[in-house]
Amino acid sequence: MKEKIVIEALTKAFYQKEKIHTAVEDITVSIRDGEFVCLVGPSGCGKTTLLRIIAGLIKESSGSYNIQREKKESPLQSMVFQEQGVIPWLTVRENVAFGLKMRGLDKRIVKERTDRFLEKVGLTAYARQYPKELSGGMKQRVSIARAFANDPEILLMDEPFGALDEQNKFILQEELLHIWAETKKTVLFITHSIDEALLLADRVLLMSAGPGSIVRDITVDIERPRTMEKVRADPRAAELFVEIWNHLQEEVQKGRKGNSS
Ligand SMILES: Nc1ncnc2c1ncn2[C@@H]1O[C@H](COP(=O)(O)OP(=O)(O)OP(=O)(O)O)[C@@H](O)[C@H]1O
Repeated sequence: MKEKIVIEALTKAFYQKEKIHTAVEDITVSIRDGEFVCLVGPSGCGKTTLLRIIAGLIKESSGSYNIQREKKESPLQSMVFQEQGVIPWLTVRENVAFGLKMRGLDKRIVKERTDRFLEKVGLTAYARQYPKELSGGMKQRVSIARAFANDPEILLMDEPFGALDEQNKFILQEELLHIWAETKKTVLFITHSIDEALLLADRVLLMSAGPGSIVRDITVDIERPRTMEKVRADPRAAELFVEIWNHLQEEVQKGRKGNSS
């Protein structure tokens, strides 16, 4: 499968008063077209920084990244955040259609795509409601529908289910897996949850304590389609859990020592 995102020697340093703080350091990795990749690492190791660089929201200090473009008319990337991803004064339908309208697409196409993704996330009946009338899980569904409806080259997700209760999280994770399997999008997804990474990912990139670099590239060789019950019962998942957990613990300890010195 061809490469979709190629990151080479990417480094980001923030300048704070007279101090320089390196958030991510020398990251080199390639992500293939259609792959679902989870970034896992200790708090503050630079996951969001890396995602924001690839989203074009902040500029790298050195190194480079490239997103392979296939369709001239599609946006390069869409991002889904943990919260505040919806526009409060627009209805559910208008939120999902927002990016498509901004691109000046034909009304018929906007309607067809908006309807399709509203249906996929189970929000057709709520299309005329405003975000304040929705639960947290429903708002995240709106963000996910909008991101996929935009038909971007890649999807960037920063702990999109981090603020949800367990029940809602499981439902949305499985919905996301269905949409991903249908659309074959390339996804880069940040999570703190090893269970979430094992349910969703083809690969887990494990980051070191800050400055963050990629210390392990782990293939999640668990059969698809996956459900939480199947993954939980899979002995391979248990092995991978322990492997990731041990590395994460090591990195957290290193980070603590680094912070106290
Ligand atoms: N705009 C900024 N200016 C200065 N420092 C920043 C800025 N953004 C992030 N940092 C610093 O860079 C480091 C990495 O932050 P980042 O948010 O990328 O980590 P993270 O791995 O996503 O953290 P978490 O898992 O807790 O969300 C942190 O030490 C943070 O304080």
